[in-house]
Amino acid sequence: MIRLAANLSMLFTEHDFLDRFAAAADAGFRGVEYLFPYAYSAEALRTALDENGVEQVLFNLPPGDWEAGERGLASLPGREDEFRDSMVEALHYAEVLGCPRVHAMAGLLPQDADARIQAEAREAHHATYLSNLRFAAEEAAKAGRELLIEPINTRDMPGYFLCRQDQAVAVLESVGADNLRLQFDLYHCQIMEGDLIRHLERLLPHIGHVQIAGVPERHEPDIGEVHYPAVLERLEALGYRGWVGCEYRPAHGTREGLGWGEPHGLVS
Ligand SMILES: O=C(O)C(=O)[C@H](O)CO
Ligand SMILES: [Mg+2]
Repeated sequence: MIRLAANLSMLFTEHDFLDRFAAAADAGFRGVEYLFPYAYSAEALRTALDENGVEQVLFNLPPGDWEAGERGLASLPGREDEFRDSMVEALHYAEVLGCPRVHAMAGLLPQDADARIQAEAREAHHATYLSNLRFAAEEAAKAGRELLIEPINTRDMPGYFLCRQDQAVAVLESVGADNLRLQFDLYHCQIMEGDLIRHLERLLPHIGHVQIAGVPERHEPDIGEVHYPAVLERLEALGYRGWVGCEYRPAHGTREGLGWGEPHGLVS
């Protein structure tokens, strides 16, 4: 059985954030994820989870200055202390929320026309990324949590440091921590590389979480070029027992667009 989690940063935005937990539960979701919990106390979010009988399945570490365009700290040279502090804060929330996994966003490469400068920057980002992930994975392991990394497509996030699946696997293997896993977002993989079912088959041992959305508009999974029934059927046949995060922007109303999820227990 595919377990679907509602991404409350994108779904049910017709409601105030804390009311989205009830809306998700009422629509048949048993798990929720969202980008960042930090605007709320961990206790307030725990209450929202408990009152609505849903599990917290994922959230992100603090990403730096999101409003200023930052998209994560993990690979940024010179920001190591801030990254370490962000991991401590994320693990506090994970403890209170009972969340088994957190995602460390990699951050953006400097956009410089000079190829040599770009190459030097990528090298420095890579070294920082490995060092930060080694630290963060160790801290997560002490807390009994998983740490995830996610390749993100460079159309939505130009300059994002981690953007391909083979790059992510090389990082996972370099760090070598059992609890450092792949956040496999099929939307990003389709845009950057395609070949989704073969990627699923090859990457399965590394996958700690899956996310889905229609391509190219990032609407419901049944809108666009990906035939998700076949992909989800293969995912289940491969024995994946984790969560599948519904990380998409509804084309119209959230509830009206849930028909695609009815075979998996959702109610439109
Ligand atoms: O962008 C995505 O797909 C994600 O899952 C990140 O966590 C947030 O940008
Ligand atoms: Mg994602």
